[in-house]
Amino acid sequence: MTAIPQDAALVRITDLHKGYGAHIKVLRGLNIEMKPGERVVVIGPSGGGKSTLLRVVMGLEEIQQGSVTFAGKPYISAEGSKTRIDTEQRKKIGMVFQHYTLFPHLTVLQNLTLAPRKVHGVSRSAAEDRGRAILARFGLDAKADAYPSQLSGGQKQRVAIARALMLDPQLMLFDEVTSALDPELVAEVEAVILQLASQGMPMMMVTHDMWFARNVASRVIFCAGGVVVEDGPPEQVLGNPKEERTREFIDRVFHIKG
Ligand SMILES: Nc1ncnc2c1ncn2[C@@H]1O[C@H](COP(=O)(O)OP(=O)(O)OP(=O)(O)O)[C@@H](O)[C@H]1O
Repeated sequence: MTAIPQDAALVRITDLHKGYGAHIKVLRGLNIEMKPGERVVVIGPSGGGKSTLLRVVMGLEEIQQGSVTFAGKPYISAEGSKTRIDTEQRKKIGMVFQHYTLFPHLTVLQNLTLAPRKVHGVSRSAAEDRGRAILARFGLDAKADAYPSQLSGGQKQRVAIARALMLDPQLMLFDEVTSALDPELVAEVEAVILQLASQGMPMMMVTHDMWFARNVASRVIFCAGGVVVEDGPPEQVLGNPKEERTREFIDRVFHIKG
């Protein structure tokens, strides 16, 4: 991993405007600066653009205005009607989605080693060694030769996280990765993310699980109306844990128009 000076921004989002088509405006001049080592949880009303924000940072979306730098270098910018994305920068970012995106016809180990081998030219044995090491860290060593259909939802999501780590990302993006899971499977996925957090992995995530947000975040950003409305440590933005499910909190999170 290339060292980034502690005072430099890992991600700097400036005046980001993003919509879909001519009429749907989602992000309307959003600014965020994320430092290395920060763990940012983005919360806000449904439809407010949280997933869109993560997808922009992953370089998956066109933007209409603004720019994103990564590790101090230009990464994404709107130039006229075009969006310029530095695909080398994008390779340093890993993303896990709500619905696991594993290839069903490949084993767990093959899912992990595909991109390192085909995109980065890593040898099969080096990729497999790394894959097995990451699987072991996540308690999945026995599943290396299983197919996705033979795994539980929680195991699939842990494999998806393991796969994203294969490329040694400098930032991980998690978009509601536990939302599609049965409640009893949520903890094992959250435990893996907490493990990464404890090892200093910078992350930006969207979650509706306020207990998890409080435990994983170093910073919580509340977005509504396409801009940042509140930004601070979890206890400041989420309030006192005993009071978080008060009417006021629920109104803020779910009833502000996005
Ligand atoms: N591909 C798309 N085409 C058109 N509209 C879209 C597209 N993706 C998202 N939208 C719209 O953009 C808005 C923001 O969606 P987004 O998924 O980013 O919100 P969110 O804050 O993550 O919501 P939730 O908390 O419900 O997941 C919504 O109105 C959504 O319908």
